[in-house]
Amino acid sequence: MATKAAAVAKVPSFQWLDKAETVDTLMANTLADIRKANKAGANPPNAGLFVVYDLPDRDCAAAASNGEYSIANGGVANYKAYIDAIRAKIIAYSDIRIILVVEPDSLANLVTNMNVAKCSGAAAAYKECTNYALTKLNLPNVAMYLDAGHAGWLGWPANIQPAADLFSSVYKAAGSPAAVRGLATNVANYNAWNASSPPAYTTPNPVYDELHFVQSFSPLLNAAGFPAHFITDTGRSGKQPTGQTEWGHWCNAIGTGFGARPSANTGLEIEDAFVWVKPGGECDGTSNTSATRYDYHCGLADALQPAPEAGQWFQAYFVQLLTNANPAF
Ligand SMILES: O=[N+]([O-])c1ccc(O[C@@H]2O[C@H](CO)[C@@H](O[C@@H]3O[C@H](CO)[C@@H](O[C@@H]4O[C@H](CO)[C@@H](O)[C@H](O)[C@H]4O)[C@H](O)[C@H]3O)[C@H](O)[C@H]2O)cc1
Ligand SMILES: [Mg+2]
Repeated sequence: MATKAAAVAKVPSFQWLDKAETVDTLMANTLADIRKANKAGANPPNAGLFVVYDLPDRDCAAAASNGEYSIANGGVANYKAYIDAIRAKIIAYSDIRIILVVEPDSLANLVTNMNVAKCSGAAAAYKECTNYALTKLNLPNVAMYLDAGHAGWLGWPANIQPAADLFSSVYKAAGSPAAVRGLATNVANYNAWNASSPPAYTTPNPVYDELHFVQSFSPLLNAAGFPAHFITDTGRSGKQPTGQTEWGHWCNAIGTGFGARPSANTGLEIEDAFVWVKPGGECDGTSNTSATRYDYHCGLADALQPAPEAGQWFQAYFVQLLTNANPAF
């Protein structure tokens, strides 16, 4: 198991800039390491993989991943300073290709959760901050993918057109930035790329995996002026069906495994790559009911427990993913 675990460490996954302080630590250190490796002849050259994830009133429909900034307390200005810091790093490392996933869950929540007060209250700030990110990070060595939830979220017939409308309007409002390559799907979720048959919990959604999602989503986005390509998180999709009792149970789902390794060989022109965005083994949220950020989804029967705070290392979950890995390590 130890050698298998070590093998997992060699699989590239995204680093989450989930606090402003990570720009001068995690991001700076990684970019310095990449430059050193590339100067030493790494071929192909290494690239930087980061998640921009610090919106004020973050994770508005849940509790587990609430962030450091609040709209009521200068959060929009703080967020812009965070983006400025990321921009400066990217310019300082203009020799390195950088892939960014922008703000998991945020716009998806504006499609389906405007009935949640915290989400409707955050909508204007989310759009202002996202516009700032897309315009300021529109740099020649960057490819950005806006987070677009997953098949079980925006893929429902009732959601997919409103989603296409929102994402296209955000893209065009930012001036259709050249660095915005498209959308990231299934981030921190568990859906198959190409399920052999629809898992029971996906019924009656005809869009039951990420392949159906991107193929349904693409023409709607093109028609609305957003020629999006896609990347899909396969970091936790290796075991299908998962142990989820309901599709919407997103927290530390049992019965999951590491999935398809990152690759640009997807077999579909609009699908740029399979990627590991959520690092398997990093927790989705605490199961401690007395914690400030406790979310009931992390206490459900199909959520592995006990679980630490979101983003913390969750060893038992890592072992579950490794045991169920497909392809196996
Ligand atoms: O039978 N029907 O015909 C029918 C029609 C429509 C139905 O309604 C749909 O039901 C879906 C659930 O099946 C809902 O999808 C869930 O929405 C949640 C947010 O509200 C997401 O949670 C986020 O997940 C992120 C990680 O992915 C976390 O990082 C984040 O913290 C966390 O908040 C879940 O993934 C996602 O699965 C849809 O909104 C809803 O519109 C349902 C049935
Ligand atoms: Mg989350």
